[in-house]
Amino acid sequence: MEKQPRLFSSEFFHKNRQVELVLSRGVLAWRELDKGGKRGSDIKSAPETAHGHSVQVCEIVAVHKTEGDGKDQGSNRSRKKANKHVLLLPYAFTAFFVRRTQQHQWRCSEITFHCASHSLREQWIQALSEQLSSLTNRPKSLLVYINPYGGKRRGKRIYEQKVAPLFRHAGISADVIVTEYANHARDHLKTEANLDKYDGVVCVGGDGMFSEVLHGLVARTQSDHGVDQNQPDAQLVPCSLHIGIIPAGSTDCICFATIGTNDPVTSALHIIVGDSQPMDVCSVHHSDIFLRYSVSLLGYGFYGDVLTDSERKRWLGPARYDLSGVKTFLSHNYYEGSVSFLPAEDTIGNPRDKLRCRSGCHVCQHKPSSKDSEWDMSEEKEKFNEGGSGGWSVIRGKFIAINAACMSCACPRSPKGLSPSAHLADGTADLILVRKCSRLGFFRHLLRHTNKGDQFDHAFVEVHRVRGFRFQPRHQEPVSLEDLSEAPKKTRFGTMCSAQTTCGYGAAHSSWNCDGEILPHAAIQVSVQSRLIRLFARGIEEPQRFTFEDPSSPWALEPGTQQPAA
Ligand SMILES: Nc1ncnc2c1ncn2[C@@H]1O[C@H](COP(=O)(O)OP(=O)(O)OP(=O)(O)O)[C@@H](O)[C@H]1O
Ligand SMILES: CCCCCCCCCCCCC/C=C/[C@@H](O)[C@H](CO)NC(=O)CCCCC
Ligand SMILES: [Ca+2]
Repeated sequence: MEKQPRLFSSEFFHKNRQVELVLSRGVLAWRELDKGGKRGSDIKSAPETAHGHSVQVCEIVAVHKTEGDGKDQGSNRSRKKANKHVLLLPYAFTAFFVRRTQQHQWRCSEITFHCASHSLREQWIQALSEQLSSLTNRPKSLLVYINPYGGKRRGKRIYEQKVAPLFRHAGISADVIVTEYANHARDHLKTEANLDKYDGVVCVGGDGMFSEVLHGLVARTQSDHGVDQNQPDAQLVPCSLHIGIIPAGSTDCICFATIGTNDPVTSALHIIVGDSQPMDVCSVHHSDIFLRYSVSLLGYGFYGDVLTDSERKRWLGPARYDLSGVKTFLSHNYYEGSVSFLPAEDTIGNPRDKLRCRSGCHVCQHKPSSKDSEWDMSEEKEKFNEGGSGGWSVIRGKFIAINAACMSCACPRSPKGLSPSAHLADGTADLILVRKCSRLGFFRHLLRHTNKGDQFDHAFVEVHRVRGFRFQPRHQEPVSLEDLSEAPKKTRFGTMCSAQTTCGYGAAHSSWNCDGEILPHAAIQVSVQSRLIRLFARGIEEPQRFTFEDPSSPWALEPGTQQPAA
């Protein structure tokens, strides 16, 4: 049977003012009392409740004993007053807790409470510590990989200065590995790491570093369970360890789309409180060979070409994407091929419904009917893997971009993302087809990724919510006689498409950008693996609203409250 949380109420001092402190129903709350012991004005630092301030115990980072002179600061006069209090109130404890600031950023705030009684202080520390240790989702031991070369090469400094002190504060132990070469983290996780020791794996770097940890952890989990990743229809086993991302990369799209910001302190706090966000992962195969996993962008054409070009400019750091973006935009290539996809039926969302995936998302929590939920073992999936067409739609054409997004792909470049209504954990991906169009049209489409416009509201763009898809580039397809008249022509400048009037030159084939890595094959088969991994995140939070008559207010519980003996 679950233990009822004890109700505590005591009087303490905070910054020379008398406060009433209450612990009940997983909430620590305090309010100022005036000189006669009545309720007075508020103290700033934690969210206001009806008549004071409160913090949920699950958002308390740590509770420590403090010297009587505590952290109180202020003018000379108030310091003198404080010193007087130290003599009278020599016992104090400090609670460190999560405070929300602007744009989804979290900070670690602290508040110190003083009292005259040693045993009262001990009882409070014990009560709070007990509640904190009952939070079993919190990690105690982490394996941390730092990419010293990601983004602006600040990964090591970010970890040492901003993250490690918070982990120490929260009593989390961390084994740190600074990577020495690309794929170091992936290979260590795959074969060497003793994962039984850890509650989670943390990567310090960008999307590429996250991808290493994802591949290492998923591969390890499958090999531990005897699952062959090369089988496109294999039922993959979800990873048991959570992954944390401390952003220190160039795009940080996975961190941004799961937390709402790419701020290292915010990410560290989400790890400390043990948040959990399941995430869909796309598995990508070519024939029966496993290529890679993707959680953010799978992009052929435009984003593949941006990446190919940007890899030659790595020395430029994050600016490489801007330069390659402009260059790729100007070359305005398009590619021919056929896309087959299995529409996700029986989902409660669609890519244009403007329902954003947010913390506690009801679209992600929706249980699909047996038809959809059994897709993983279904005949359709078998047909898909055998190249069949039951329930499948096929679109042939000339495309500037073919993009699949398992999640919104929101990032600082595009705060609403590539597919603003895509969901982190609904078992689907949004497939975006941008057909051949004018330069101006494509420019407008791109621009709408950065403003309030709807990037799908163009005649040349279509978007489908899918459970899987295949792509076959035209130059690898069997060509019919009619098609021959439209086949790309070779010129001394490269391959030239016959219909150039609006588009200029079209190369024969592009590459796939798979979460920032170039895939070696153009013909691929993609299947969405629902909720394969979990991150230390909670999805993007909506701004909090406080109601004055909140029934969960700790101040509404006064009758049952215990007074710990002083
Ligand atoms: N020690 C290392 N030396 C060289 N490369 C490394 C090392 N450690 C990791 N890598 C590789 O560096 C690549 C880029 O890393 P990371 O993702 O951290 O930064 P980024 O590319 O700047 O950011 P983003 O992926 O967000 O665009 C990754 O693909 C990773 O495999
Ligand atoms: C006229 C203004 C036009 C501005 C257009 C902005 C459109 C931005 C959409 C951003 C989509 C990012 C998707 C995320 C992809 C990551 O997995 C990958 C690895 O970090 N990043 C890139 O490939 C880097 C891709 C960079 C693309 C520019
Ligand atoms: Ca999804």
